Amino acid sequence: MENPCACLASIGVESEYDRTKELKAFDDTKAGVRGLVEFGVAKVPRMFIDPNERIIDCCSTSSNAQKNLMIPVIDIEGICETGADAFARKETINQVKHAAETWGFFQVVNHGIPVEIMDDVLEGARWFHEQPREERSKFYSRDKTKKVKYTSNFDLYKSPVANWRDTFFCAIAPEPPNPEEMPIAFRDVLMDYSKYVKKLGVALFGLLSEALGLDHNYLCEIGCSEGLFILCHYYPACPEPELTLGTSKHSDSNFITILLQDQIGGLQVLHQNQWINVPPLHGGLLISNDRFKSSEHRVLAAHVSPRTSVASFFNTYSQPSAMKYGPIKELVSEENPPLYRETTMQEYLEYYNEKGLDGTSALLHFKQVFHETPSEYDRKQELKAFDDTKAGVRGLEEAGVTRIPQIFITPPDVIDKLVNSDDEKAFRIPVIDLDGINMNDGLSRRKNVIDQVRQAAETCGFFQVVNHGVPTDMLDRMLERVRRFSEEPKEERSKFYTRDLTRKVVYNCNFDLFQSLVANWRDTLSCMFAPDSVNLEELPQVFRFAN
Ligand SMILES: O=C(O)CCC(=O)C(=O)O
Ligand SMILES: [Fe+2]
Repeated sequence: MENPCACLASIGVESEYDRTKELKAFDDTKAGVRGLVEFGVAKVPRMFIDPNERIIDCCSTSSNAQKNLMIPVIDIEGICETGADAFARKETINQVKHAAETWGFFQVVNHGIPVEIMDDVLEGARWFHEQPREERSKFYSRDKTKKVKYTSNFDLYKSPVANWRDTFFCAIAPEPPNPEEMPIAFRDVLMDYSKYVKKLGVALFGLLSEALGLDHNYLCEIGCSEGLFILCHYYPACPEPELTLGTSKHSDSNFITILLQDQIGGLQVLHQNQWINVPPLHGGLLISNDRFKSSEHRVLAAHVSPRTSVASFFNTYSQPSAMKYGPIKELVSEENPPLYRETTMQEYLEYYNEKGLDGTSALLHFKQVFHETPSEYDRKQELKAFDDTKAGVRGLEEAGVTRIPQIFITPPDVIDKLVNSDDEKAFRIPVIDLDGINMNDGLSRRKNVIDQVRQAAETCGFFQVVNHGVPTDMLDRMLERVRRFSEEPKEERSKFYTRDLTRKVVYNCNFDLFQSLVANWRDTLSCMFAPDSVNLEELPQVFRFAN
């Protein structure tokens, strides 16, 4: 067998790096990340490295905050049995409500699944991934119709960075796979475990329904517990765990997940903008119109020993259905307007899978763009009407608008993220002095500047230059002219307003007005100067003369 690592040899040689080729070579091994480890890779291949993720920073979760913040643990012993004590039940439902509203993630104990069954399924999952590669690769597939399969990174070709993780997938409900499709040594224990998980899932949906103030059976009746698929993840020990993740930041695609993890640890939940470790136990999460959180979480790459987890996803998955899911009608009101639009499970999952785990929430895509009268709002029409004014955002200002039109409103999640970002503290944009780089005797100076540029480009991707040779008064004049143009009467500006990109001088508002999710509060004049420069007379008057 050819060493799979050989296919990944170009790593590090910047100009020769071909990501698609590397992904393909890796996928073709059909042996997963475990295969790389079996061959003794000492360095994490480039496809697994996320230059933007500050993993090391985030790993230092033993801060004060970590000590005070603990994932809620809820004891549900006997709560779901008939004849359970009504008071204790109410108490538990309150705990579930609080945990789901504040964390979206909680652990349950005394849930009725025998510990031996949990141990057996973890051991079975580990056995699957650790059997000889010839055996496990028989199951390797990306075929969406397969109920039983083994893959590494379901989103390998979609996501910006691959995870240090392999997965065995089994769709259990509504229709279980044929027993002969399953690995013999694992099949009984998996089916056994899934029966318990189903029962627990139904019980949790009951508690969650009541916690939302709905009838006990509500969530099950709308089909939330119909589909069940189980993912057995395996996180091989990683030689450089500070460079990659076991699972990228994401929120799950389904209604609730019951997660069983071994004792290695590494799972973290994003809570109040901090990564909080989830100590090994069991947990679940739920999506529901933001009333209950769908927490973002991730898994650090395992370092010394491999980690195994078994995630059971409840959804309506297998049969494409026209049934629409959206904010629960009983829970929306004038004060509590729907935050998401309706969608089918199929549309939602297609979007989720197509996007891959890229660090953003798939829910954003379904956020209701217009909160006030969603049924009457016609975004396309509003965009068109705005574009037809040919006066840009400045035109709105001139007309004295006091409320921002809906097309400019960013979904609250995005704004929150930007405001809460702590990146400013960590980064300072480098300032590079270009003085003297072209002098004949300036070789070492030049080399020094090149080093600074390289470092800035590698770490920040953004830098400022000073002593660059463009006179300061020219910069000032340029800014002043742009302002003058923008403040010309509407009739003057609109002569240049166009979306015809073959023109050399283009003035418009939002080049991507009809494509982007949200319009920006900005107008732009762009001029083409190379390879063929624009003619003077094509330029707006204010730019034609130097003085
Ligand atoms: O392995 C884990 O602990 C988490 C896996 C996970 O987040 C997922 O499958 O969605
Ligand atoms: Fe997850």
